[in-house]
Amino acid sequence: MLMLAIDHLNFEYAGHPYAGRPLFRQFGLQLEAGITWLRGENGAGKTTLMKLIAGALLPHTGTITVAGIDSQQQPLEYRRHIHYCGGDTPALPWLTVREMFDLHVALYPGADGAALNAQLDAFRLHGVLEQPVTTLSLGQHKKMQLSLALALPVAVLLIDEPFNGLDVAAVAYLRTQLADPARRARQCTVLTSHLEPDLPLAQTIQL
Ligand SMILES: Nc1ncnc2c1ncn2[C@@H]1O[C@H](COP(=O)(O)OP(=O)(O)OP(=O)(O)O)[C@@H](O)[C@H]1O
Repeated sequence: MLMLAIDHLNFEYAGHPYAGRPLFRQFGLQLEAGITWLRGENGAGKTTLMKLIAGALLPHTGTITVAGIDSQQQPLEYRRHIHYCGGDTPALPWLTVREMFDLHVALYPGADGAALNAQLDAFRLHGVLEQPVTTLSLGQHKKMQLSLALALPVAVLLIDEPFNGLDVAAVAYLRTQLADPARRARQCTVLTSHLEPDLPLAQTIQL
């Protein structure tokens, strides 16, 4: 089943014509359930494409739909079906980890506190729940983001460099979670990585 469709996407950052051409010109992509590896050299546009799909950046022209919902015509409904796990500072940096989790469970229909708790256990995050998110170490921050990413019931999950900054145990756990056949059947997971991910891939996209 088609889960994500991009048609005739045009995008460039204001004032940044890339050698006279936009970063994305008449770009198209169709993704089904399973894992997609988005690859390309530094600066190729991987993070930009993820942010466009996430609704964090707006296409100049073109359409992006998830489960048939258009990102620009139904922006709020669209965002409920998608989650972007990137390296940015959180929008509300004063929140504690627990408040960040509560906020996301409230935002996403069908989000399950028990599923999130299971991720917290697996990533051993209970000790940092009352800390402001800005006080977390790099790896703890990544684990907080991944707990949300793995627990939220979204159709499309976008993860920028999923394995960066994680300890060995967390890498092994994340690999099992992403490779889970039930997840691959119900979710379209797009991840960037400079190294070939040791995961069952449905598709590889080269930018
Ligand atoms: N906010 C911005 N304003 C202007 N240019 C930007 C902005 N963000 C990114 N760019 C430029 O857009 C291009 C694509 O950046 P992007 O971060 O999407 O690349 P990437 O493929 O994710 O790279 P990397 O592998 O280094 O993470 C780069 O040339 C970058 O300099």
